This record gives sequence, C-alpha cells and structure tokens, in this order.
Amino acid sequence: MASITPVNVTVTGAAGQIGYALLFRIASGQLLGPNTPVRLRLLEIPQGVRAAEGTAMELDDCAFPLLAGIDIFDDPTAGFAGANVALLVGARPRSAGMERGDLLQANGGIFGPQGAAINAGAADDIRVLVVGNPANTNALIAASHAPDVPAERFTAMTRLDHNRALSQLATKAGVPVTAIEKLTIWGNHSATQYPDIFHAEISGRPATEVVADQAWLENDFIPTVAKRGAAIIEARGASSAASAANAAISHVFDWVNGTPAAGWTSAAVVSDGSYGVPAGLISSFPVTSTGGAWQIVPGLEIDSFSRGRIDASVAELIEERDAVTALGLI
Ligand SMILES: NC(=O)C1=CN([C@@H]2O[C@H](COP(=O)(O)OP(=O)(O)OC[C@H]3O[C@@H](n4cnc5c(N)ncnc54)[C@H](O)[C@@H]3O)[C@@H](O)[C@H]2O)C=CC1
Ligand SMILES: O=C([O-])CC(=O)C(=O)O
Repeated sequence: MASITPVNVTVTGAAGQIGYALLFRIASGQLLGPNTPVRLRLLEIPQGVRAAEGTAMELDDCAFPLLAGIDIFDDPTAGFAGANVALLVGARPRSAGMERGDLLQANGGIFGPQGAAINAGAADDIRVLVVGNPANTNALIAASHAPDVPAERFTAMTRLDHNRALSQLATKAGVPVTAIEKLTIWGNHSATQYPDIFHAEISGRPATEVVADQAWLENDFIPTVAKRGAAIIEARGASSAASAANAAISHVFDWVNGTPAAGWTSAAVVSDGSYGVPAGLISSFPVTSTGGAWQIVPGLEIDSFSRGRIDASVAELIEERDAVTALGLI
C-alpha cells in the first residue's frame, strides 16, 4: 500500500535530455520504490520552462499511480522549497573556445545559488545528487553554499562510470554483470577517474585472477571506462542520457533504501580523509548505504599501481577546488 505523504523530488534541467529519460522513471516509482508517492518539482531556466510544461503534460498522460503532482519553476528558491531529494542535472556545458575557468565560473553561477536555495528551504532530510558536470566540483560549490545542511547530503554521480566498468569487465570475463562484486570508481567523474578491479570478485574469485591480463587492464579497460562519455558523444552526437538517468535512479534508490548486504557500489561523497583523499573533497569511493546514509568502505589495501591512479584523479579534484576557491565560488 502506498504511504500517505508524497516525497518531494526536485529535478533541475528537467527539459534536457537526461531530464526526459529520468522523469518518467521517477514518476513510475523506480527512484524511491513502489510504495512511495512522489511530487515532482521541475526547475528550469526561463527558456526551458515551455518544454518542461510539455514533459509535464506527458507525465500526466501516463496516469502514474504514484505521481502526486508536478510543479514547474524557474526560480531556485521556489524549486527547492520542501525538497526531500534533489537531482541537480542542469548545468552549463563547455562551448567552443570556453576556458576551464570560464566553465567553472558559469557553473558556480548555477550551483552556488542552488546550494543557497537548498539551504534556505529544502526539507531537513534533503539528499542531493549532482549529475551536471563538472559534477564533483559542482557538488562542492553547492555544499559550500548550504552551511546548515550536513555535507554528507551532497553527492556527485559516478554510478554511470561504475556501471560502465561492470559491463566492460563482464564482457571480458564472459560472465553476467551480476557475477561481479566489489568494483570501485575512485576520484573525479572525468577522464582521470580510476576504475579499480583489484578488490573485485567474479563469482567469488579475484577478478585479477579470472582476467589475468595487465595489458588489457591498462590499455583497454581503464581508458575505455574513463573515456566512455566522449565515445558516446562521438557516436551519438549527444552525451549519454538514458544511461545517465539510469545511474541517477540507482544512486538515489540505494542511498534511500540501502545497498545489498554483499559488495558495494561507487559514489562521489565528501571525504573524511579516508584513503589519503583530503577531507572535504567530494571524491568517488567504494560505498555502502545503510540507514539512509553512505559509508565509505574502510580498510582496503591499496597497491602502488592503484595509489598512483587515485592520487592523479584526486590531484585534479584539488586543482578544481583551488580554482573555484580563487574565483570566490566557494
Ligand atoms: N555525472 C555523469 O555521469 C554525467 C553527467 N552528465 C552531465 O549532465 C548534464 C545534463 O546533461 P543533458 O541533460 O544531456 O543536457 P541538456 O543540455 O540536454 O539539458 C540541460 C538542461 O539544463 C537546463 N539548465 C541549464 N541551466 C539551468 C539552471 N541554472 N537551472 C535549471 N536548469 C538549467 C537547460 O535549460 C537544459 O534544459 C551535463 O552537464 C552533462 O555533462 C551527463 C552524463 C553523465
Ligand atoms: O561528458 C559528458 O558531458 C557526459 C558525461 O559526463 C558522461 O557520459 O560520463
């Protein structure tokens, strides 16, 4: 039986391509589970509102039993009022000739005010997933503008990278993805990310024994996973949308409902200093979820190959943090 009070879910960039792949799945109950009604709050820029209205008409036309209402906003304060879950998808993409600093500046102009609006009016149990790129640093900017919200409630998405790695490893090993456990994405959602199979198991056996192929690992697996976003853009003429929406659904579902007893998944969460990642950075780790909170999997041994790769991606995160600090964005 459906519980009575709907959960308020705010989605930014609702009229974009990920938004279109995401909203119907949220409304059908896949974000929070089959007993939880949802009220959608769509946040767009003014130019996106008309298209969001069209999507809302289609959502109405699905007559989803769990969809308790849809509201559309172009003002962050209104859009995040009462939000229990916020999916920050809308972001400023890099355009031709744009420098890295310009990109960070433009996104600071989006994620700073959105963080402040979350701080001002979201529900006490607000959980935020940042999808819009550069996702880790956008999450850091939003969190820094929300001093009253625990930093652990701001996360960034590396679940798509995790799923990409699962799929590549399963294909190489000739097993279903369900045979694989304990794979990890470390660091930044960027080409420096490190997909780590050194703790992974395939049907209970060490993945590095099943796939004893260091050349494949270094020259194929790691670059394929890390550059998959660019490969999709090249092939499709547009960036990943349905797979990104799918990953966002899984991230939030697991956060709220808990991860299975065995294994772990990957998410970018605020570092507590684990694994040499400076405290306060939002970096991808192996994580489990219980009681509605992510926990970083403790105590894994990190060999020197992995250490170098993790450090390189974390160095990029530090650079991004220093750049947005210098720009006065955090
Ligand atoms: N973390 C990840 O794994 C992935 C992240 N992405 C990122 O997700 C973001 C969205 O991707 P798409 O949906 O394909 O882009 P899109 O360009 O199709 O849609 C973005 C939407 O955001 C809206 N928007 C822009 N600024 C906004 C603001 N301040 N408030 C509310 N809405 C705003 C735009 O009007 C547009 O409708 C991009 O930054 C993309 O790089 C994409 C795939 C994977
Ligand atoms: O590069 C992009 O805009 C898309 C992206 O993050 C991905 O597919 O991982």
